[in-house]
Amino acid sequence: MKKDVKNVSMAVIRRLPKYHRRLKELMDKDVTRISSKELSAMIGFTASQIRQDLNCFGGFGQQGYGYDVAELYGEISRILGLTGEYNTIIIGAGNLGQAIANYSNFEKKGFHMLALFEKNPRLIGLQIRDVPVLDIDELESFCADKKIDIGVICTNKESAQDVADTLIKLPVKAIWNFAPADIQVPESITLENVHLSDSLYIISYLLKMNEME
Ligand SMILES: NC(=O)c1ccc[n+]([C@@H]2O[C@H](COP(=O)([O-])OP(=O)(O)OC[C@H]3O[C@@H](n4cnc5c(N)ncnc54)[C@H](O)[C@@H]3O)[C@@H](O)[C@H]2O)c1
Repeated sequence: MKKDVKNVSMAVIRRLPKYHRRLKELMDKDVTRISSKELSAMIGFTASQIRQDLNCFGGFGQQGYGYDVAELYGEISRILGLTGEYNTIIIGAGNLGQAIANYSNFEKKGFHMLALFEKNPRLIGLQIRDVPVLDIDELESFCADKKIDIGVICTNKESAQDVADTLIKLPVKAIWNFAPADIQVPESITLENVHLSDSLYIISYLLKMNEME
């Protein structure tokens, strides 16, 4: 990393996963270099936006050459922390909790799904891929000798704050919250809310706008 990334705006950081995804596609097609103009056509950001974004980290391109795809992919992986390993637990082994545990790509990226925790006795004891569903009462003892980086909340909305408070006490470093609840966490805890319905409602809005045209 060539510059201090601490002061980079979250707007830029939130665009990085898209660069990362597209660069992986290029590597899979054995493309070795790309100009900001070509990246722009692929990604939909302007070439100047792309140059500005990547300059926040010291700039990786060379005039007249463009970007080395593998190098840029590696740098963005590093900036995003995707070269690390993260112990992850999921609370709530319903539809969504099971789907996340089943998604083996997270594992490949270093997010190790250690266990799901559930209160429903009918789900406790299941194995999702190779991730066990344990009794929520075992949470503390299970985590006692482990460092847990990320706690994923996949419970119903009503339980979300209590679950977050329990995760904070464990402690976890970050919470990935899927429940449609505005949970409160101390500043020391990284919180990322994913509200799938927000994204769906944008589709609904765009469909409505298209119909009006
Ligand atoms: N499934 C989706 O596609 C989807 C989409 C958008 C949002 N969400 C949100 O994600 C969350 C999970 O959705 P779902 O479809 O998996 O629900 P679900 O009802 O299938 O699963 C929730 C699970 O959490 C468990 N649970 C509740 N409180 C608990 C606690 N204190 N400790 C341990 N386990 C507990 C329940 O027993 C249940 O098995 C919900 O808040 C939902 O609104 C889900």
